[in-house]
Amino acid sequence: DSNIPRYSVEFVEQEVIGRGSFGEVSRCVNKLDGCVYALKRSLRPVAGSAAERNALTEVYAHAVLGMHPHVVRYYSAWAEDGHMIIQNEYCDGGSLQQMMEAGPLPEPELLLLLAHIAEGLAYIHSRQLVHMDVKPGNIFVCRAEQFTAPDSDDGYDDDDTPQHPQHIYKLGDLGHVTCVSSPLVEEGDCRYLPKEVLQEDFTHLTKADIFAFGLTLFEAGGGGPLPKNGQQWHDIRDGKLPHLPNLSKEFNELLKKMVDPEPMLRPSAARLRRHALLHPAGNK
Ligand SMILES: Cn1cc(CCO)c2c3c(c(-c4ccccc4Cl)cc21)C(=O)NC3=O
Repeated sequence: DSNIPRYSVEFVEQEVIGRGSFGEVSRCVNKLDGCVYALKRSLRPVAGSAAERNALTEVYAHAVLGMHPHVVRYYSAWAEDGHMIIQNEYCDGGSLQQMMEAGPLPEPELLLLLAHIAEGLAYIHSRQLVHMDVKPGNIFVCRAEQFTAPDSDDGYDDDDTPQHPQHIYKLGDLGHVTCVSSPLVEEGDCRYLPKEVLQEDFTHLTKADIFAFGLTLFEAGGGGPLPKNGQQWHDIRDGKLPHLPNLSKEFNELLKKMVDPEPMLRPSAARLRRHALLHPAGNK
C-alpha cells in the first residue's frame, strides 16, 4: 500500500457513476492533465484469494491489450489505504445497458455495435485472450464528436455522403479476461453464458465471447430480458432463439449462428467483421 492518498491528491471526484459488489466507479478529473477519467475503487482483495487473481488479471489484461479503439483504455492502477484503484478511459455516453433502457436499438445502430465490438473482440482474440463477460453492462459508449459542420449542407453534398457514426462502442471491464488456453475460467454473467462453458468445456473460449455477444445484440434489438436459468435458459442454448420481427431476416439469421449450440459453428470475430451485413455495397 502506498501511503500517499493518490486518489484524493491527484484527482477531483465529480460524480459516482456506478456502484456494485465490486466497489464504486466515479468520474474524476486529473488535476495535472485536466482530463476526465473513470476510476473504480474497490476493497483490496485478500492476498492469495481468487479476487486478487481477478484484480491482477484485469490489470495484466489492460497492460497487454494496450490501446485499441474498441477496448476501453487503461491508464494506471495502484493500492492505497486498503483499496485497489484502476484508472480507465471515461466513456461519456453511458453503457449499452443504460442505452437499452430507452428502448430497443434500430438495426442501423445494431450494425454499428456489431462492427465495433467485433473489432474489439477480434483484437482481444488475436492476442490469445478472451473477455468472458461480454454483456450490455460491460459495453461503454463514447459519443463521437460531430464530423460535419452543422451548416455543411451547402447544397453540394450528394445524397450518399457517408453518415458519420454518432456512437463509438467499446468493450470494458476486463475482470474476467483469461488466456484462450487457460483452465482458469472465472464465469461471467450466467444470462450470457454458453452451455459448454457451464459444463466446463473450455476448448473454444473465443466462441463463448461470440455467444455472449450474440445474446447482447439480441437483447439490444429488443429480445430481452434474458433468463438466468430454467427452461427458457436451456431453450436458447438449444438453438431456439425467438425471431425479432423488427429486424431483417439476415440479422435474425446471424444472431442464430452466433448462439449456435455447437461453438465451432459460431462465426469468429474476424468473420463477423467481414459479414455481408456490414458491407452492403459488396452485395450489389
Ligand atoms: C459503471 N460505469 C459507468 C461508466 C461510464 C459510462 O459512461 C464506466 C466506465 C468504466 C467502468 C469500469 C468497469 C470495470 C472496471 C473499471 C471501470 Cl472504471 C465502469 C463504468 C470504464 O472503464 N470506463 C467507463 O467509462
